[in-house]
Amino acid sequence: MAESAQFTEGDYYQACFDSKAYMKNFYSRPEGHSEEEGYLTFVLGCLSRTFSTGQYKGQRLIDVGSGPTIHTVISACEHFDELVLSDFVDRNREEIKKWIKNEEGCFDWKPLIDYVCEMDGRSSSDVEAKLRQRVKQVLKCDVLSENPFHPESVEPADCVITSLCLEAASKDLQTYRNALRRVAKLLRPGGALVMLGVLGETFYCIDKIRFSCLQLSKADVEDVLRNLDFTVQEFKIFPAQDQDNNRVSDFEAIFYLVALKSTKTS
Ligand SMILES: C[S@@+](CC[C@H](N)C(=O)[O-])C[C@H]1O[C@@H](n2cnc3c(N)ncnc32)[C@H](O)[C@@H]1O
Repeated sequence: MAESAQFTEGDYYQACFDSKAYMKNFYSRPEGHSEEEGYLTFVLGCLSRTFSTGQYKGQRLIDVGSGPTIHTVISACEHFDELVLSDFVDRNREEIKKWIKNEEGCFDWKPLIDYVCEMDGRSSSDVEAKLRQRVKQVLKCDVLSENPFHPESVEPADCVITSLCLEAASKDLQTYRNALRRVAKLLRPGGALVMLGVLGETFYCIDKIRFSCLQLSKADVEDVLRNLDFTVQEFKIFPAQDQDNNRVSDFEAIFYLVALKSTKTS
């Protein structure tokens, strides 16, 4: 694989990541992007099933690399008092804050919230209010830095979610290992990691702007988790439905996993 000097990193994200176009293209409807049919309903369904068990709950949940999005915490928000969202790009964090304050021009998450609430058997207006009330912080985050939330520090969380971030941030497998090790440190011993990612992907696009992605296999992800002493509870794979007609990315499959941090590590 071309492990390139041109892998798109922080400065490129800060300059080129179009938050509004990203939400419009990928999150306007529960089905997601028309060229990635089925991906988003798979993800929302997995999150709904995981959190509706009631097994994963606690004081604090951290989402690492949220982008401008809140969809990963719709099902979870019922079960945690405090949600911390985060991203590298200033504009992304501003979009989330705008939505929390319900400011004019903020993105409309209602179609996705309605869809999830239908699955979860909850009222969408209650969930929307709860989400806005429970997101307590939207932090600058850099998974390539030893303390990702520097200069802030956050108490260890009961659950950490990360979606499509680590493979976008990591130019090679060693960088990915280190990033996941830092994410693991944000969890309390015994806490749950919920991770969504792509297998075999080398790029994704927002409109015409291209972003790099570390090409991962299922074995790579399992190996990194094993070395960090996680116990994988579930590992689901959703294969790309129509790879030949997908011009916005080249993923072979999406994965969704839940893994528990060892109770013996800190
Ligand atoms: C493909 S988007 C995923 C956004 C969202 N989590 C989702 O599931 O749609 C990748 C995100 O990773 C963020 N990112 C890239 N490099 C990062 C880094 N070093 N630390 C933290 N986030 C980073 C980008 O700003 C972007 O929001």
